[in-house]
Amino acid sequence: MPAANARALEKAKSIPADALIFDLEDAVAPDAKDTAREQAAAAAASGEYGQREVTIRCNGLDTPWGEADIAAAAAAGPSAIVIPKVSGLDALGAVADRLEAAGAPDHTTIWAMVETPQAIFAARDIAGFERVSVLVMGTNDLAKELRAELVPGRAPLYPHLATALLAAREADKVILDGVYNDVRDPEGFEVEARQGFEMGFDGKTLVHPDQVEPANRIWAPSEEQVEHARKVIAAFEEAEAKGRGVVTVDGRMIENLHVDNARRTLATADAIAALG
Ligand SMILES: CC(C)(COP(=O)(O)OP(=O)(O)OC[C@H]1O[C@@H](n2cnc3c(N)ncnc32)[C@H](O)[C@@H]1OP(=O)(O)O)[C@@H](O)C(=O)NCCC(=O)NCCSC(=O)C[C@H](O)C(=O)O
Ligand SMILES: [Mg+2]
Repeated sequence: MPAANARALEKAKSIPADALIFDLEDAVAPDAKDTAREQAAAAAASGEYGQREVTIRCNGLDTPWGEADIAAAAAAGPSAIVIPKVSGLDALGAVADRLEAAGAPDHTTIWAMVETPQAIFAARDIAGFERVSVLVMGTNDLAKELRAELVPGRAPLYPHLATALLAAREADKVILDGVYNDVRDPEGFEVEARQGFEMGFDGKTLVHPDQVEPANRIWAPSEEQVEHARKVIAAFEEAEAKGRGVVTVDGRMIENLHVDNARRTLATADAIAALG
């Protein structure tokens, strides 16, 4: 949400999102950058956002605002600072140096936006950078850079989404899908969010409160999925006790890798339940 928008910062305290990004970059006009920085830092330091992870998206270090943004964000100590248009290791090193120099707490990680051709080619380096905890797809900028169209199904972006996913999984990092711009098109949002879920993204970045409920629903395991996961684990454990490594549940083959998936489903459901 634009950090210049005090109403949105207030409203975020009651939005059931897992994480919040207070934006200082593209959603904030040049004249409002200073106000946005002050409001974002105050909000991040306020402790008023409950269990939501609070992050601040800073302007790049190649802009007139980047240095001041990172210094203010580091002092506020959010969960992460989000860095737009990351090009590779040099850019991340420069940000990490500033965070250290400003005395940012260790818990403040970097969320790296993957939204340029350079970032796609450097995806493995970016995902492997120690302080990076999350990759965030910037599909608007990526489409702009590629001169691609943002079309239903996202065929022009699909290979690049998949490349970034591979890099995130190799490095065991979280990766979030890009935003859906048409805030008055719930059906289109649902289709795109489901595509991101099926591809393996860990979540989706959102631009409007109305997008939160469908995203939470799509990423949360359903009751049937939780029930099935329990069944898979129980059946496999029973089979293992009899010295077997494979079993069928509802006619489908189950091996230990499926049990890993089932355990992840239960862990996700437990984590959601713990949010209350
Ligand atoms: C897209 C919007 C400009 C639409 O605004 P608006 O028409 O005013 O929305 P509504 O009237 O439907 O709003 C209803 C209420 O919800 C609040 N609201 C709206 N959006 C947000 C939000 N993002 N966070 C919190 N609260 C929000 C309104 O204040 C209304 O509240 P109330 O007064 O109680 O009725 C607007 O939604 C918006 O600005 N969205 C975020 C834009 C943004 O942050 N852009 C940057 C991120 S996108 C990105 O990063 C792209 C990436 O880099 C890439 O390259 O792809
Ligand atoms: Mg962008």
